[in-house]
Amino acid sequence: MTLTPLVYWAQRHEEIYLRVELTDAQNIDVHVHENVLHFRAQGHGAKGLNEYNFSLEFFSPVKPGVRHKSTQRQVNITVQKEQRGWWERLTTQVRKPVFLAPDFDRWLDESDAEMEIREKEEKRNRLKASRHKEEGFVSLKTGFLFVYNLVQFLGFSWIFFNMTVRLFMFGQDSLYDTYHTMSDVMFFCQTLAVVEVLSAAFGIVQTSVLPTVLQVGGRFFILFIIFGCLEEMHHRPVVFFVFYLWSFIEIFRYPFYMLACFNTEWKTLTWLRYTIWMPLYPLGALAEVVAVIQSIPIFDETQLFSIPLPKAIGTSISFSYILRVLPVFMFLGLYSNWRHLYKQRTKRFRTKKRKAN
Ligand SMILES: CCCCCCCCCCCCC[C@@H](O)CC(=O)SCCNC(=O)CCNC(=O)[C@H](O)C(C)(C)COP(=O)(O)OP(=O)(O)OC[C@H]1O[C@@H](n2cnc3c(N)ncnc32)[C@H](O)[C@@H]1OP(=O)(O)O
Repeated sequence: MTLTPLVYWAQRHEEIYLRVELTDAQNIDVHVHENVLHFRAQGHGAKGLNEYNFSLEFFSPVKPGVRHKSTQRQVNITVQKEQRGWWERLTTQVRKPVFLAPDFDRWLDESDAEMEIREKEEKRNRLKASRHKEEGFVSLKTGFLFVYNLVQFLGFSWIFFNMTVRLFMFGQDSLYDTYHTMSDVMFFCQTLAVVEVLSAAFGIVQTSVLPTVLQVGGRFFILFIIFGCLEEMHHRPVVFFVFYLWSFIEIFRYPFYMLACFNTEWKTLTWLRYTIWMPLYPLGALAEVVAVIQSIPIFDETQLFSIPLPKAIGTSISFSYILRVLPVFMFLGLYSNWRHLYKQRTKRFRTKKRKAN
């Protein structure tokens, strides 16, 4: 005797869905031949564990390929219509076979199905538009960061190579006119470095804000207040050491970022970016502290930025008091940024090692 499983059906404009009520179905054979679907499988149906089968002659032509997927409870079959359209019934027979019923879980009438298509299309369009927007933002951000890093690289390279050449050409004499020959470009590059603070603050680059603020703020103070405001500092060799140490790291750091913009790296450059700060950072901080200490008598003498006190007291608070305690904060800043850079280095090389394994 032929056993027929319960079959539920629903349609869309482009496909037919059949749900065959068979648990633990095995040896499933489903195919379409001359527009008739043939199904055969073993499983638990209304008559217990048995072999079940059925055939359905479709109302309109369908494509021969059939997809099916069985779960523990049922077998789901999807058949593609040959032509897009809405069928008035599933089979050629006017009288519906007894084992066939509408699948109300998936059932839609024609207008609902059209609405579903429209919604899907709208969703797809929205997704496409947001992806375009995102891509636009990413490429704008990448372009902006690339140009920023390139400009900084060119600026700091100009400073570094000029200072090196001048050192070879003029020897010790070159130490005394660094400010006059390099300060314009240094002011430009350091002012531009505000971009780094803003990028960190607005999440354009994934880095913490505090180390960047300490780094940029510290250099601003030295460049604009100590060197920029005191002519007496301009001819001091300390300017040479500060500028040389600042630019040394940047000729590796910025090209490293330029490559990072395109998710590329050059191993040697990565190693240099995350290693040479180790001697340069304390040396740079030391040179900055020397500059601060050297400026103290000048501020005392000129009373620049001093805060006048009421006439009755008759004196003023010299700016040099701030400078006397500043080295303590500079060493604290150095310690904090050292830890940050050390963490960045460990993270970078640890991930690299993991990737290599
Ligand atoms: C008025 C205030 C007074 C304050 C007084 C306190 C003063 C404190 C002073 C402290 C002493 C300072 C001494 C110092 O000035 C002396 C010197 O500089 S000597 C020279 C040696 N110096 C250095 O080596 C420091 C160089 N600077 C830096 O490394 C950074 O400025 C720093 C913020 C310290 C660290 O950088 P960051 O946190 O960004 O680390 P990463 O490089 O690892 O970057 C993290 C990820 O972000 C991506 N990124 C970052 N920037 C960019 C960019 N411009 N373009 C593209 N991508 C960028 C980077 O690729 C990393 O991404 P991923 O991890 O995915 O690879």
